[in-house]
Amino acid sequence: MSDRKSVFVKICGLKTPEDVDVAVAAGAHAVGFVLAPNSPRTVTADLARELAARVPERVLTVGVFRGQPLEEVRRLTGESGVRGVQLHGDEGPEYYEELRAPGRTLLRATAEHVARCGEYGEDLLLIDAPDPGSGKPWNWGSAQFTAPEGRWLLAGGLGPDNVREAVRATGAWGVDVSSGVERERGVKSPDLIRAFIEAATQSYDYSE
Ligand SMILES: O=C(O)c1ccccc1NCC(=O)[C@H](O)[C@H](O)COP(=O)(O)O
Repeated sequence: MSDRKSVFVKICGLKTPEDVDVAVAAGAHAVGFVLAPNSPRTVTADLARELAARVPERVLTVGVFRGQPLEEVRRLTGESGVRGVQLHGDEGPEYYEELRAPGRTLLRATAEHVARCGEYGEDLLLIDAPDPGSGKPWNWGSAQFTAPEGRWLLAGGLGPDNVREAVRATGAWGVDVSSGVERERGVKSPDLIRAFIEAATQSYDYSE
């Protein structure tokens, strides 16, 4: 039996103070702000800074990037004040090395389903669908998927109704969600955020 009390839960794509407050109050371990362009969830560095400032120290704030130049990621990370950097591009280990800084958590998102934790120097691995933030699930339940050892987050098409089953099936250390807690694309639902966190954190039942 695992000695974990709960899975790590990250709520991604937050854009309003109300949604940040709901996620934090409901027990999220991390909140994500999309600093990649051209998404219905994209926020400016100024807005991300405002949102991140509401978040207590115990909750990790994460900037989400996709295929952006290193200087842009550095600048937006600095301007927004987020403590975590999540990369969805095809950056190599050198890129992670360049971004490493004291107190910063690096997350590597990949749709490669044979990935190993820490392979690129990241602190957390995120195994996601090929189209991040689309709400489309991938076949995490199939025999072809072998879960990595260590701290990794499962993402892609999760929601309050399937997160518990997904964690049990994969043994994921944590989960990440965006579309599954929205009432329409890019617009979060406080009720779904609460329901997701409740379901995710009940994924391990010690009486079994
Ligand atoms: O959310 C976006 O629009 C986005 C844009 C560019 C890079 C990443 C993006 N999202 C990443 C996430 O929200 C999560 O890491 C994850 O993919 C959740 O996806 P889902 O719950 O399936 O929407």
